[in-house]
Amino acid sequence: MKKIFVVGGMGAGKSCATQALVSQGLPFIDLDKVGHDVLRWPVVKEELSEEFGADIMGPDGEVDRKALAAKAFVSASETRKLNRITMPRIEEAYSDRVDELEAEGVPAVVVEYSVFKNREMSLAYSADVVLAVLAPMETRIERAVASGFDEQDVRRRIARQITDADRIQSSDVVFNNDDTKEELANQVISWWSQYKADNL
Ligand SMILES: CC(C)(COP(=O)(O)OP(=O)(O)OC[C@H]1O[C@@H](n2cnc3c(N)ncnc32)[C@H](O)[C@@H]1O)[C@@H](O)C(=O)NCCC(=O)NCCS
Ligand SMILES: Nc1ncnc2c1ncn2[C@@H]1O[C@H](COP(=O)(O)OP(=O)(O)OP(=O)(O)O)[C@@H](O)[C@H]1O
Repeated sequence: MKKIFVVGGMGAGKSCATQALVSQGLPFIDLDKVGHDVLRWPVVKEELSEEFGADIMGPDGEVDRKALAAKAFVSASETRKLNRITMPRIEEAYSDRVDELEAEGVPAVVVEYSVFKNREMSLAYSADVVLAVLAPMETRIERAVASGFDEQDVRRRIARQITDADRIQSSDVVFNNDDTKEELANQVISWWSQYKADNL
């Protein structure tokens, strides 16, 4: 099963690129969503509240994501603490899902991976192809803010992520999302038609 990774910084347009591939019938794994699922694991809740304080928990007994983000992105060392707790669990849940899809016999899966660092580390080692979605920094910030995030929070998260120069170096294909969403979708679908013809 081919694993097609979609990477890009916050607000770049990964979800839009992924949806274009889903529209072509591909199954997908959204690792941000997997990240939300693992926050419900009791061991993760316990470790996070030990590390960041009991006030990251909401009245419903679940992690308050806004409260955790306010603490976890203030510095690189705090983000490392977050990642040390969440990433191994995200990787475990990802592997289980990949095994299920393999068993179903699907030929390819799209994996949206926002905290991609390089191809060697973590679950990205399994990528058959890495697609990078890029957009100018201020455009990304505007889009993320328009979608509901606080500007300071967005800037902090972006500061904890790799740069577009690193993404270009670690990817096989680059899509520039500096025009309309439709134009991005067209670029992605046209790439997929060629990839499918050559590889599947
Ligand atoms: C801190 C949390 C609770 C904030 O939740 P929230 O709903 O506000 O954001 P969401 O998860 O939808 O992420 C939105 C974007 O934030 C950025 N982001 C999220 N986690 C990280 C991180 N660890 N490092 C850098 N950027 C991150 C990404 O661009 C992501 O697309 C949550 O992001 C989290 O648990 N992060 C750690 C797990 C993780 O690394 N998830 C991403 C898996 S690839
Ligand atoms: N070309 C575009 N023109 C206008 N708005 C866009 C464009 N591409 C994406 N957007 C909007 O910008 C926001 C961010 O896009 P998207 O969710 O695809 O980014 P992402 O890379 O998945 O971000 P995140 O890291 O937060 O998950 C969304 O609200 C989306 O609808």
